[in-house]
Amino acid sequence: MSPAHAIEVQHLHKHYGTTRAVDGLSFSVEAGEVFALVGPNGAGKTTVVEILEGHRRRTSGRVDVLGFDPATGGRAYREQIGIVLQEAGVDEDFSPRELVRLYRGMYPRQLGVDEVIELVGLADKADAKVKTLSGGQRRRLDLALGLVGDPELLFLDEPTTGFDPSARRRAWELVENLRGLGKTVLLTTHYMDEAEHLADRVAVMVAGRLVSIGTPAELGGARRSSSTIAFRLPLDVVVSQVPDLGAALQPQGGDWQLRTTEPTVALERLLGWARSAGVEVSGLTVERPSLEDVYLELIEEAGVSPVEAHTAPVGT
Ligand SMILES: Nc1ncnc2c1ncn2[C@@H]1O[C@H](COP(=O)(O)OP(=O)(O)OP(=O)(O)O)[C@@H](O)[C@H]1O
Repeated sequence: MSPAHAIEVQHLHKHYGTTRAVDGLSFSVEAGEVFALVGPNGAGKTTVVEILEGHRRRTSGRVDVLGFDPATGGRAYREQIGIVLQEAGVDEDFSPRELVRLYRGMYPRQLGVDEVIELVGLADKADAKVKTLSGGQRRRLDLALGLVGDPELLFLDEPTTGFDPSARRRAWELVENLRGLGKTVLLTTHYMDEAEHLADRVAVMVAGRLVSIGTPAELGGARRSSSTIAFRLPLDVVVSQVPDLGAALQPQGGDWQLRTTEPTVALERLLGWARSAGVEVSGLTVERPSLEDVYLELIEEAGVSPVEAHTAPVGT
């Protein structure tokens, strides 16, 4: 019997003294869903994930993961989940094949050693000592160790931090493969393009609370964030000649740019004016807000400056 939700969290609190690291969090994750938890440093993501993994005790609230309370689920629970930490810390004198075999012995349900090594793209390093692997190859080994027990639910903590672009793409393909296998994935990441690419839904956490949750498109749509319109005009055109496009214009030489929540209106006015005035508009582009734009807007509203967002802890 599988539970309706893979993860269900209700009114979760975790306090460290006067610090409310998690401050009344409620959300659920469907079975088979890839779910991303994002937020600035110190938002409480690790605390939530560790409570879900059964590695940290909650102060209060209800948590159900795969039908278990992680705090009391013990070994039976841990056998159902896979955990991929940022730094797993394995014995460097072993090879990936040896380590995968070793970890595999701890689980009742298992994937094949070669199958896992193949899945993470480590076949050509399977027998090399871990100390000779690159950073990206080590992360793939971490992933292999999280997968070998054939978990229903996989926790991925910043899975591509420090990866080069092609390794990132491969890691993304791997997560997509896991989705194809029907696994549930809870992912934390600081890369909004990663959340946008991989996640069915994204939860944005700031200072222990959820400030938004939804599909990447829903987060963008709900915000009415600004699109950016860019175009080129002949060098002799000055601002006073251009009609009101409903937003401030920022010309730089012949390059013009504006940000607006009503791109259609601005485009109609711009092109209508250009046609009647006989002015050539070239290099026209309209960019919708990325998840990163929406994220920065959300956390700024929640009181974190965009500069702090990636680098400094949130005050309590
Ligand atoms: N063991 C602890 N004792 C006291 N305070 C803690 C402890 N662990 C975390 N905190 C505090 O709880 C808050 C949330 O921390 P947490 O590590 O969960 O954030 P995070 O969102 O994972 O951050 P990051 O993106 O930097 O990993 C922070 O204010 C942190 O200082």
